[in-house]
Amino acid sequence: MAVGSSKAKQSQLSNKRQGTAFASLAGSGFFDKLAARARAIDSLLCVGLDPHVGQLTDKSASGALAFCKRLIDATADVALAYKPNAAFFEAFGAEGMAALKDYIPAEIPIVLDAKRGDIGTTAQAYADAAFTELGAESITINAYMGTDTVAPFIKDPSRGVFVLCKTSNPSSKEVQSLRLAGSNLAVFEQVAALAQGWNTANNVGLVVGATDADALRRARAAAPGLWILAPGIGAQGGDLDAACAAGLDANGLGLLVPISRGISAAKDPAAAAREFRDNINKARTAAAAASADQVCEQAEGMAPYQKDFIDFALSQNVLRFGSFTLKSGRQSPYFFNAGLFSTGQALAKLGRFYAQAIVDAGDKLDFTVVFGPAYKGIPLGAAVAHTLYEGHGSDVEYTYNRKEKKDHGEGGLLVGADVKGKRVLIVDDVITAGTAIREAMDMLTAAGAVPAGVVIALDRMEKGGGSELSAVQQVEKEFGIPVVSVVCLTHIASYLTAGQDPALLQAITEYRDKYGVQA
Ligand SMILES: O=c1ccn([C@@H]2O[C@H](COP(=O)(O)O)[C@@H](O)[C@H]2O)c(=O)[nH]1
Repeated sequence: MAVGSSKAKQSQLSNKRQGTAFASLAGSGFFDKLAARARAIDSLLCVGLDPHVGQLTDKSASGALAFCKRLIDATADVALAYKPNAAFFEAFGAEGMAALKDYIPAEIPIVLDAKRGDIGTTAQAYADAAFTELGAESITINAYMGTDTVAPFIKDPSRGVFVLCKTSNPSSKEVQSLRLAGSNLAVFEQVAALAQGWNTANNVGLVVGATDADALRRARAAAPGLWILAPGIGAQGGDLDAACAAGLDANGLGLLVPISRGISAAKDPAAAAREFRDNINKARTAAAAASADQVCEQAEGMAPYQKDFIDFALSQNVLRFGSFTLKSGRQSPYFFNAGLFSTGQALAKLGRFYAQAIVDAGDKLDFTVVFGPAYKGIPLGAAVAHTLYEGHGSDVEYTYNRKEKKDHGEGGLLVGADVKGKRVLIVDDVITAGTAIREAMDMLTAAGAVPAGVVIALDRMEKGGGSELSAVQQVEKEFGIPVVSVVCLTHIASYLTAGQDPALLQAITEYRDKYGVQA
């Protein structure tokens, strides 16, 4: 049974919303609309539209529609989005949703909670039904059948897709939290990482229950750039403060908090929605303050050798402050050129800084061979191996590569220790696009080595290559190995704070705000 009007009228109505909301999205997609409204009304509250039969006085399709309309009237000023759950509408006949959708003001994004998923051809029919027939702007899907079943939903960059990752129900851990073989990662983290990869058109988000803050934190780490729909606050008892601290993105956004019964069953739904909106905002403020404190602690806790390294890099002109145009076109307030270390003393010191960073990393770096990729890595690798022996009594092997293959004498690209079957640490200066590290990985794996990690001088901690991840994070994710740096941008900012240069610190802060990644 249809809620509201005839099919012909409904399709006119759904076009009406498309003609308003979607036209205003020209050149941008669902998540742009979501972020813009979140900023405009300062709210991350998503009001769930779940007409439970038990809550309806008129237990019919029109009763369900009237119930939702009352909720919309009461909450439209504080609702970042509405989330009708398909189940409650399908219970009265599939067409009910279109009438509801038309009632929601066009500027308010809608998440159709349908959790669809099937083999590709059927998934395409589901996508057509939701996006074309119903005109939904975004949908929740079940991606546990794999990439080919997700593809039909993410074809249209203007529609948002929330991928079920770690659901809020108690039994979700039975499958979703299982560890992958030979890895510390859980199944849901693999889904989060896949979803981050599917997000090439900024149209993919995740569903992670607010009932499991640890899972939220881990999903956020695996997918730093995705919006997360986090159900479970209110009737399911999720902890709002913990969920915000764990799930917000680096900009204090990225978390959409849906609440259904907590609002609809309240005596005064308008007041309840306002209170939830305010409590979410308080939790956002607290989370931002806590993360600022954490950064300060990290910075204040900078080891003496890290401060010495920055002093030393400045003294050698390797680290400079000013205005520099990077290869990426970014205007950076600082520049680091390790090629300017050029004396025996500098090399000896560098060896000590790198070796200290390696020792500090402890069990994280487990290797028996140091590899210095040509060219800048060659002296660095040799200096590190030398210092590990002289300064720390650890006699590791070392090797490096030549860029051209020799056709006489010792063949092959690698020179030095045989790396076959051994755990190898790559030593380099900085990772910009990650190309040198990828080449090194190819060479090492072709030679039968096991890459064990990378150590570099500076981690710039900025987004790269069209990704929300830094080059360092991309290498860590792509190869599943740790990258350790002597210092990172946080240390440089901390060094500047201590040095009291407010203008420079401000420039670095602005640069980080614009291009920085989450630590
Ligand atoms: O993991 C999930 C995924 C979806 N949901 C849906 O969200 C709402 C929650 O309702 P409340 O009344 O706020 O508890 C409901 O539509 C669920 O189907 C979820 O709870 N958990």
